[in-house]
Amino acid sequence: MSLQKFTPLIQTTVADSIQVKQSFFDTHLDAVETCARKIADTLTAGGKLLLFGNGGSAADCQHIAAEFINRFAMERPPLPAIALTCDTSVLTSIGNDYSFDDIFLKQIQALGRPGDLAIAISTSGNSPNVIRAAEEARKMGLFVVGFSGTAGQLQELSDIPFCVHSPVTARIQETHILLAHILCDLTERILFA
Ligand SMILES: O=C(CO)[C@@H](O)[C@H](O)[C@H](O)[C@H](O)COP(=O)(O)O
Ligand SMILES: [Zn+2]
Repeated sequence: MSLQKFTPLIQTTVADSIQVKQSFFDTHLDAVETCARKIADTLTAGGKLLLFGNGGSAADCQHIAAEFINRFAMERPPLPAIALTCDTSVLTSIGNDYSFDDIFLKQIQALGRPGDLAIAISTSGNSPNVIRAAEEARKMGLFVVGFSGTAGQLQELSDIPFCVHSPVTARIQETHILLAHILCDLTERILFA
């Protein structure tokens, strides 16, 4: 095997990513299945999923919403999920006229209904726009699932907190998207298998 300059770094990064994921799922097995059942119950009762987060987590919101609306691995009816990260007119008007901290809050107020399920994603657990929207979602009677890192306020605001223990943002995000894929898979199996 050839050894180039960055070979050790690549190997260490891959090993670290695997270790963070393994340790997260070892300690959250029950919570993952409980969350999938809650998502399935929400959708069966006519509720919808609302997702929000910044940067890479914004991309995750769109990715996850697409899995629910289109399909993950099974031929089945579309499921309602909205990423609050997509509409540039909404995001820029709220950011411009009010505050960037309100870009998700106002969308939760406009689109959220009691019985819906919010998925709030923040690796720091402290991004003000995510925290404000999660607080509002709880007040309005939505069920809040928080994808976070080790620290931050998001975990206290979440009905189900998923805290990934790593000091590296990228490793946390990699675990979040694996978690999301597993939740999509389980939801399809619960509802349609
Ligand atoms: O994807 C990455 C880093 O991997 C970045 O875009 C990252 O998501 C951004 O810096 C976010 O603004 C971080 O926000 P948060 O996860 O702490 O709420
Ligand atoms: Zn990233």
